[in-house]
Amino acid sequence: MAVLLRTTGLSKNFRGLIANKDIDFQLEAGQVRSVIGPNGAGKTTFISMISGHLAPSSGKIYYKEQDITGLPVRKRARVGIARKFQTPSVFDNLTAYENIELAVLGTSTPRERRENRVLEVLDIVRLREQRDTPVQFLSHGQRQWLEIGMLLGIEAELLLLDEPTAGMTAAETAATGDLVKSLARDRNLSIVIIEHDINFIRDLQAPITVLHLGQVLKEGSFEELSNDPQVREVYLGA
Ligand SMILES: Nc1ncnc2c1ncn2[C@@H]1O[C@H](COP(=O)(O)OP(=O)(O)OP(=O)(O)O)[C@@H](O)[C@H]1O
Repeated sequence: MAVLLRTTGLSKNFRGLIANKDIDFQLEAGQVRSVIGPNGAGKTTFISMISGHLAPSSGKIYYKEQDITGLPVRKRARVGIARKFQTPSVFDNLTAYENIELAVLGTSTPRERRENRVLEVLDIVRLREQRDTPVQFLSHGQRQWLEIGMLLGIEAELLLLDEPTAGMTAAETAATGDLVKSLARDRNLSIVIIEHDINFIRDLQAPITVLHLGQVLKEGSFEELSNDPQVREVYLGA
């Protein structure tokens, strides 16, 4: 499989504090990767450098083997990298349809195909029934899915999701796991997902990168890592 995203020696210091140190990371097209680690491990910092919201202190970021280290956020979105923050940034007084339509309007989708594309995205994120519902009346989980839909609407290929299941019910969390898996499997999208919910991570069955003190402590499957003494010590509290 083709390597989509690669970082080499990625580091970030905040006035002497080492938030990320020498992170070598690689993700293939159609792959999901969970990034876990204790509070302050550097997960958000890492994602922020990939999305372009933070400039690295040193190191490189390659997307489809192009050096994008210095590319601003907007241009990264144009090459296919999009990020979902913890708080959904959807438009409350617009309907689910109108929100997705706004995302699709920013792409080169021809006018006559726009409606179909919006409906397709609403289907993918399971919000077709809510198409005419103003977003303020959607549940917390539905708002999160709508924002994932916005990323699909702008034709993102690499989705960076920061704690997408925070505040969700158990049923919403399970549905989010199914959605993430299907986006990778059926649409060849690549997804980096930061999560604290260890049951969600287990059920996702994706390779995991464990960050600790800004560095990659280990990478592996849930089964491998949950039996790893170092990981258990720093993260699982065993
Ligand atoms: N803008 C900033 N200025 C100064 N220090 C920062 C900044 N952003 C993050 N840090 C520090 O960098 C370290 C890594 O933070 P980061 O938010 O990346 O960790 P995290 O793993 O995402 O944590 P959490 O799970 O709590 O969200 C922390 O010590 C944090 O206090």
